Amino acid sequence: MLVDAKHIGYRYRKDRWVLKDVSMHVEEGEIVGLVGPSGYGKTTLGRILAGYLQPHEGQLTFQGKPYQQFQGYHPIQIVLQHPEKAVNPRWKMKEILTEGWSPNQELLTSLGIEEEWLSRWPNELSGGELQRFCVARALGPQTKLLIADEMTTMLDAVTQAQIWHTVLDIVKQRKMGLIVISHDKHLINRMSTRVVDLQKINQA
Ligand SMILES: Nc1ncnc2c1ncn2[C@@H]1O[C@H](COP(=O)(O)OP(=O)(O)OP(=O)(O)O)[C@@H](O)[C@H]1O
Repeated sequence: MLVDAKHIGYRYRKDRWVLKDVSMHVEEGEIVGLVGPSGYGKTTLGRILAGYLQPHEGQLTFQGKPYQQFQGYHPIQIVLQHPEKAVNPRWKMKEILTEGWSPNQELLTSLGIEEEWLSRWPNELSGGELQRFCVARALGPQTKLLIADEMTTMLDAVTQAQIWHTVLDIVKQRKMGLIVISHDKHLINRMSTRVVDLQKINQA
């Protein structure tokens, strides 16, 4: 078992639970679609599973061990909808790309990242170009679980297809886990080996 979350509860405000008694797991090689209406806590759960938010209730294990402060490269990576919020605007793209590991040329080519973009600042790239960097950055060899939270929602169809093609190839090759958070039913049905509907399992 890659990740096992049991009886998770989370609230941003004292008087209102956003997640209550939510349990879900991801096995190696599984592609789990995480769906539910807006506001049901998909992004919040994604951030908890990634280890970026601490739940108020429940337990989380990664490969059978309780979540602890992960040292060094984080084995669970999350890619969000808005890449411009996920990069340091004061760093050039080469620095951003190599923050956690050094992606090889094969990966850059597969994601359509052009050499010339590496010397630019983030605000000199389009959303689609920037998102390719965020995806490359998240696919280090030590990544065991990737959480794609509306990862390609803002992008054109060609860019979406190119990014998903690369991601799915790597996920399958390495038998990684993948969580796809999306409102796009077509995408979810096409990719997922299993679907978790937060509307059904969230008791908040
Ligand atoms: N930082 C925050 N502070 C306070 N409330 C928040 C915060 N982030 C999210 N919420 C609230 O928590 C609830 C769940 O939000 P979340 O973004 O996890 O849902 P979601 O299912 O991902 O929604 P969407 O499909 O619209 O992205 C919402 O009611 C939202 O307003």
